[in-house]
Amino acid sequence: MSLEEKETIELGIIGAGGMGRFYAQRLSKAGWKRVHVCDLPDKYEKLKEDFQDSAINVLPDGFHVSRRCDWIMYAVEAEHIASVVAKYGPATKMGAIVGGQTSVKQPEIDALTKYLPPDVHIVSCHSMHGPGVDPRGQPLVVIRQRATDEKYDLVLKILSCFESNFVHLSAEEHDRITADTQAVTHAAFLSMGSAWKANFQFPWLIPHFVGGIENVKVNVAMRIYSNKWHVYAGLAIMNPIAKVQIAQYARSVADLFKLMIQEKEQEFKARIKAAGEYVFGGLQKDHVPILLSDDILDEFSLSKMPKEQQRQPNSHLSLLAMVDCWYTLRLSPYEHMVCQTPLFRLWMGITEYLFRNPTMLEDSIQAALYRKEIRPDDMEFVTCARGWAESVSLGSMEGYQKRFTETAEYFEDRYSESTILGNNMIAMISKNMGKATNE
Ligand SMILES: NC(=O)C1=CN([C@@H]2O[C@H](COP(=O)(O)OP(=O)(O)OC[C@H]3O[C@@H](n4cnc5c(N)ncnc54)[C@H](OP(=O)(O)O)[C@@H]3O)[C@@H](O)[C@H]2O)C=CC1
Ligand SMILES: O=C(O)C(=O)Cc1ccc(O)cc1
Repeated sequence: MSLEEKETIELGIIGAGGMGRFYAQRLSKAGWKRVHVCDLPDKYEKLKEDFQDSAINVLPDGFHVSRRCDWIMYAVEAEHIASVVAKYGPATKMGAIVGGQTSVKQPEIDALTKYLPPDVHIVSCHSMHGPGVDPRGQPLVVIRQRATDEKYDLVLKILSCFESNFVHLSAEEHDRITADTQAVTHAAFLSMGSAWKANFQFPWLIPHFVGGIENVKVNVAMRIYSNKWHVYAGLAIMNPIAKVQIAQYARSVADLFKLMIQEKEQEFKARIKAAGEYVFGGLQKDHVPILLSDDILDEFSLSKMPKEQQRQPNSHLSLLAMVDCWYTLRLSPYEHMVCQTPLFRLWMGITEYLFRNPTMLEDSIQAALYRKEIRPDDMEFVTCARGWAESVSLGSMEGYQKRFTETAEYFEDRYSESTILGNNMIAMISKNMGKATNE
């Protein structure tokens, strides 16, 4: 990267929320001298105040960014991408490169190709993590829709300061993979949260939700509910493939539950064994587990209960159903690790841990079939998984927001604490990333 390029090329970000600010700050810190941001015009004054001590230049709106910048990234809600690009896109500087950061790519690429002038290059991207995560070593998807080699190289140079791993995909490939890595994973955790709420529970007070991999369930669910609903709604509702997978997840949850309440042990075991064999059977002998150990998760607990009194077997219906869903759809989650988010990695980590630990898996099967005192929890989980699947399938952003916000409010007192634990957990699992094979 020549010094001259960093001094002269104008970089612009439309949408100064979590991701827009994260990008602007990183780019500016990496030495790009002309970084511009904007948000909605009525936030202009506030935004100027927020950036008064930085080298980042705040502009009044997307027209100002579009008219002057050589590289532009739209970092707005997926739901609004089409209308925002329709508005500012036609004003894009001749020969500029434009992309978006939304979590679902087909609608974004459709908007960019529809509304940008033909001389404008299109290269989109997607950092597979939230703004609070260290981007080094995390996947960064790059989509070359239409660009000369020279412009494409420039985008890679601009994005190189994140020190992420570039993953080159088409929009379609991206959406297919993220339906599995993100949308279904979120559906499982959203269902856990709403099931706890439906049962008036705080899971850190309940013995079978405490310790080891249970801490991952609780912290990740809290992390999702403390975040912005539109991020999850957008990537689930606007990605048509996500609907199929989320619906199958809910079906797997319900099917397993029906076998559980009839205590059909043989059938239940056979189904879990077949699914487990399909997903984990092909792992090499020297496969390094994603989590390394379940004990290291003990320190990430929101619970104050003493450890000895804590653990009680759980059915792990959410995990059994995930593997059943992958099997039914013949998906291979390990192949999708190239696009992993920290949450997907944690989710895969606990699923792998359960299925590769025969004693724990057997305990979970026995608990699922015969521990009647946890049936109310599993029953609510079934109902909530179905509810979330219906919400996504109906496609109403408003309906999704309502469901999400009701549960988010129930847990809100714990977010400051769970965010710290979640960050530490993600830092731990990211540190272990290089050690695991099969990726
Ligand atoms: N958060 C995450 O973990 C990740 C998010 N993403 C994706 O990145 C995108 C941004 O997410 P995130 O930053 O978290 O969301 P935010 O809600 O924090 O930021 C989006 C910003 O864009 C603004 N905006 C909306 N319309 C316009 C407009 N016409 N002109 C200028 N600004 C506008 C919004 O304003 P207002 O709030 O008033 O609507 C808001 O400030 C989303 O598509 C998301 O899916 C990708 C990776 C990770
Ligand atoms: O890790 C996850 O799945 C998250 O919840 C954070 C996140 C949200 C949206 C994205 O597009 C990428 C990452």
